[in-house]
Amino acid sequence: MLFRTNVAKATAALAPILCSRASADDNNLNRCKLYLAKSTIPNAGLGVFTGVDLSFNDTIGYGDPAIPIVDLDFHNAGSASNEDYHWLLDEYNWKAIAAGYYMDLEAEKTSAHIPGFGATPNCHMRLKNIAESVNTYDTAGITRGDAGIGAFTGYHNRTTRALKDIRAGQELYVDYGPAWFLSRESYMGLVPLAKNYPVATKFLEQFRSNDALKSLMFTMEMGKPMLEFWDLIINFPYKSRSQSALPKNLTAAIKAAKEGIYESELWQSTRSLEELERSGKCLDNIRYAKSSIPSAGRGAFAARFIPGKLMYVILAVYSVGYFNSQLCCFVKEGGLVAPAPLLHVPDRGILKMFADKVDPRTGEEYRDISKPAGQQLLLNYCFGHGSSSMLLCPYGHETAYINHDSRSPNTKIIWSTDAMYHNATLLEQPVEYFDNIWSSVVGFDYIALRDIKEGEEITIDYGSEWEEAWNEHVQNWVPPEGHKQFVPPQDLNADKSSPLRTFAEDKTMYSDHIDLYCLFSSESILDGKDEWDEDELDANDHKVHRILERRMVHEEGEPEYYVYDLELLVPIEDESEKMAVYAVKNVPREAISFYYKQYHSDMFVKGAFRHEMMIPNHMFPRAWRNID
Ligand SMILES: C[S@@+](CC[C@H](N)C(=O)[O-])C[C@H]1O[C@@H](n2cnc3c(N)ncnc32)[C@H](O)[C@@H]1O
Repeated sequence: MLFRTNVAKATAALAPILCSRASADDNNLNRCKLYLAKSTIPNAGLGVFTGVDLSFNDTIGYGDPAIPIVDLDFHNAGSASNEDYHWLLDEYNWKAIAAGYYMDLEAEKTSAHIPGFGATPNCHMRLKNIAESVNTYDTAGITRGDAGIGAFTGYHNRTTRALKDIRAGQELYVDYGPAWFLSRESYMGLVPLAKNYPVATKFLEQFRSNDALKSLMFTMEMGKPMLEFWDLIINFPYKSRSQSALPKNLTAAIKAAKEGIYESELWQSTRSLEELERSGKCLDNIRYAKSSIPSAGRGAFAARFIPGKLMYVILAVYSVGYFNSQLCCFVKEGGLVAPAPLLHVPDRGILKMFADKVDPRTGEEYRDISKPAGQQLLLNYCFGHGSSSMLLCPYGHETAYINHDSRSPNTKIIWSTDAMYHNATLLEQPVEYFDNIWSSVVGFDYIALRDIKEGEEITIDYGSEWEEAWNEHVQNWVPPEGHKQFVPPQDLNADKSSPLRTFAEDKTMYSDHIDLYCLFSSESILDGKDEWDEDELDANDHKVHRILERRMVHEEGEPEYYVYDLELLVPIEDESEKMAVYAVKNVPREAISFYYKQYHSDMFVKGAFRHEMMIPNHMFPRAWRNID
């Protein structure tokens, strides 16, 4: 009797757990479409795989942010590429121009940290099957009067599309461009470039057409002599990129000889869905949108139900005498919200920024290191700890969007248990050890603290230190002068119907923060052309010096529109710093865009909030505590 009552009680206690598992399963019918798993390229670490069939031009994932990093060499008085300071992000970052929306205008020298598709997929020149678009820019409705301005990146919505039909299970590859591999030959070896594949194909064709070899190949397929022969070819001491493009083993070589290198490589770059389910990590559980938290900008939201703590229950009921019965249950951590490989920055001082001053006595420019003038925006996207110089910057898909909530967070970070992107032994090494590591070696998992419904905002607790700093920032926030009248360039760009002000009407040409640009080709300038025509829409931008005139155009049966006479600033050949003024007539509004002047975008707003997210004390390694 007692036994039965206890079982009944235990079952009642379990009911909510079992129910939540059942509903989790129901919702999980909406299954993962994108995985992080071991790359099929030998020694390439992690790779990204599609969990569903994709058609040409399908969108993959939900769009990446881009975080500008400005004048890093200047602020560190050295060169990252010469390894004057340890900057692992160089291996993963993009030139600002690739981020789009004129990020290269942000500063003298800008690069872009693009977590997600900007950092996780590998490159395969032959099998490249995805490409990223460029970012758009806006501040999710946060204005210059808001304490949140400049504390998050405005660059977002960098979407990834399929370049061809892609089968479920295939690894996704982007094109880093040949320069990336050529400059890394010393440690990456001879990675094949696009032009090496036709050479390798030709070699295989000849191989196949040679009767003796053909019969050897097809009769002895896996036989020892053939294995040794292929080994000899692959390991031939005269190395070349074309040799590297050849199949690495005999099975693949036979397949390539029969079906072509492309098909054989495609086959080798595919993992089964069962394997991805078992050993991969789902990348598309979260997607970004405007945050529900005031001043926070954008946030990450659950794209599907994510279960909380998973409980594997073993009911062991036994009795000793009359009263002893026991329920044992094994609790597993919450469901995975997202994996996040980390980029280590052993010296956080690298993110400090210093003013560029001019010595009044000598007239020479110098870097004022008496005190930092600010910190890179990237700091807000990295994790740290008060007693360490180490920063860790995640590059998972959409994880950069996860905001802070200390009262009721639904997610937390843990050190990943997956050796694929987390080498736990490195938590015992001192910070200096990381100075010589040039790839991502540690990683977090973001895991659910409770069941998370589809559409719920994902939050973690950034720590009390962060929260105190944020509250203090909000209390002391003084909005920049003129913020109420300030119209940001993206709003000016969106409004194509209002007439633009001429120089006579507005001597500031909109504001001290904004520059105007006009599409007009350099060839037209060299030809001395002074009338704008539609072909110029495909041309490059030139800075507008002044808008001289505005005229309304009436064309029969068409809506009225304005055209403008402009002065453009064009570089003088062989005089890099100097510009000439060049006049162009009849420019339509669609050819004119507004962008922030250098060092005037939102992230440069004076006093913009900067603070890293904090790694909880209990998980921060003792060996990394190098600051008192
Ligand atoms: C890792 S980013 C999170 C994504 C960011 N919201 C965005 O739009 O890109 C961290 C920054 O988000 C903002 N943020 C996060 N949680 C916040 C909160 N609870 N209140 C205000 N701002 C928050 C702060 O600017 C913080 O430095």
